[in-house]
Amino acid sequence: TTERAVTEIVPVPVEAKPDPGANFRLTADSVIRAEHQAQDVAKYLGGLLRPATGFPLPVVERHDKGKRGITLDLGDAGPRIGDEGYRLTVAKDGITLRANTTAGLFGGVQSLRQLFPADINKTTVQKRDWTVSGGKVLDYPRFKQRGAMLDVARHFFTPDQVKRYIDQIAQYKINTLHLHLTDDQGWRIEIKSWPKLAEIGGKTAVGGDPGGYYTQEQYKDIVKYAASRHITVVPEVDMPGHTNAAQASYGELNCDGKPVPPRTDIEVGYSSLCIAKPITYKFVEDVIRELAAMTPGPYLHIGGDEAHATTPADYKTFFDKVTPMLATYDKKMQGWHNVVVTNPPTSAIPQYWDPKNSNADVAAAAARGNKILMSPANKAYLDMKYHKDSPLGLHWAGYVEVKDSYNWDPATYLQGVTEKQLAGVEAPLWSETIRTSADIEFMAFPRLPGIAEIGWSPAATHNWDNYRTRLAKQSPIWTVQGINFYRSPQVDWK
Ligand SMILES: CC1=[NH+][C@H]2[C@@H](O1)O[C@H](CO)[C@@H](O)[C@@H]2O
Repeated sequence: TTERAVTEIVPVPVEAKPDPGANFRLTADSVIRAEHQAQDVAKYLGGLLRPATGFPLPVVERHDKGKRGITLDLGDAGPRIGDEGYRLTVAKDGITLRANTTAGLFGGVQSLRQLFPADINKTTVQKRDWTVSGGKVLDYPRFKQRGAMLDVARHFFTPDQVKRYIDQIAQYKINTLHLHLTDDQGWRIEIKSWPKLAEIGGKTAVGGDPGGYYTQEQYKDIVKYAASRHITVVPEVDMPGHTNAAQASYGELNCDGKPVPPRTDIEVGYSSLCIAKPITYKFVEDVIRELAAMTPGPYLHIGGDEAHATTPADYKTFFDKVTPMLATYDKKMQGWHNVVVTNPPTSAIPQYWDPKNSNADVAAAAARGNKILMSPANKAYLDMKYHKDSPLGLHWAGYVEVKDSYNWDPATYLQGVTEKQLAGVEAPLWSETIRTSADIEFMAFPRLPGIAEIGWSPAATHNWDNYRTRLAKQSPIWTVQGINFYRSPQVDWK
């Protein structure tokens, strides 16, 4: 038998029919067959399979009917498949993956790689059989937006650490990476018209840990890498609160004209841009203009959370001036759900984070046509401790074990917000207590795959007993990949 059958893929597919009699053996003379537009996915697939097999796995033209192997077909996958779905057939005489887009092919490759033994993830040649589980899969996502957020402000993570996380979340068909670039404790993105933001605002981190920031070149490289994994970056500059790093960098951004001291503690809600000063809006527009210019994705996230040091009237004044700036630079707005009081355009996506499951303002925004992105802290926050003795994380929203994080439905979580009014789901990882890739992995695995399944798989498939068995079978992959996952007692790990 094989390690994982087509019915055991995470996220679980819409339709999967195993056929053990149809297992496929990849061999030294297997090829990857792809038409021109699918070459990038074919090369990516080859890159995944060559190290552990040692097979050449040449990428050949579509019409080259010669040798057996893996065929990637683009187009004619049918309307059900949409623009992210795929059809996968593993048979004795070959593997065929068909999708309407390269994003669909890429998602199908993530499913296919789970049908290989976990050893396929090794980086040195393994002398063994490479048998792929036989069967048929038809699959497509429930929600359009399936995200992971990384807070690079409280603690800074290098481009390589971000790319490692990108590769890990791509395995579970996550298609959005929200980078929380600025906060009280750090400004992490170079803005050429305001150089001290990164130079001074990027100096430190929570607890006095080393700071850092992305040059515009490094940021563009991260965006490009994410795009190669079919992941869109949504950058966040959090305003008008959570702005101490900016206000420590430029005195003129403070109402009294004096820079504030840098902050390395983890308090929230004490900072606010100076709403009355015109220079505040020059600053905001310069930041939005430069960020928009290096962000190909359609959204910029403007924050808007915990503006306790901004009066409600000033909060509205701020957004009245700033929201139109996004449209000026051809971007749509994302913001923490607090922004709904400013009546943003219906193209704006409020991100729900409060652990309460009723919020009339958010339901009203949904009724006006805003699509809500669901990140309730007591379900989707990956920085919540698993239990009271967890070494990392916070617990203001409670303790969130693997089952808590899986057992909820975004379509029924918030009163007055139904499935059609959702943009999707996102799992934020705030980094007050997170410093290394191992820390990221301990909090994100195994909960991130659960959020990814909630975002991708049909609601009807949602079942903890079934999921926990499939989750257990993912762990050999994580072990080979060196992912430092939390061995929750709720799962019988393999
Ligand atoms: C949207 C939001 N604002 C707060 C809140 O979530 O909790 C996070 C920690 O869980 C914290 O880091 C963040 O600044």
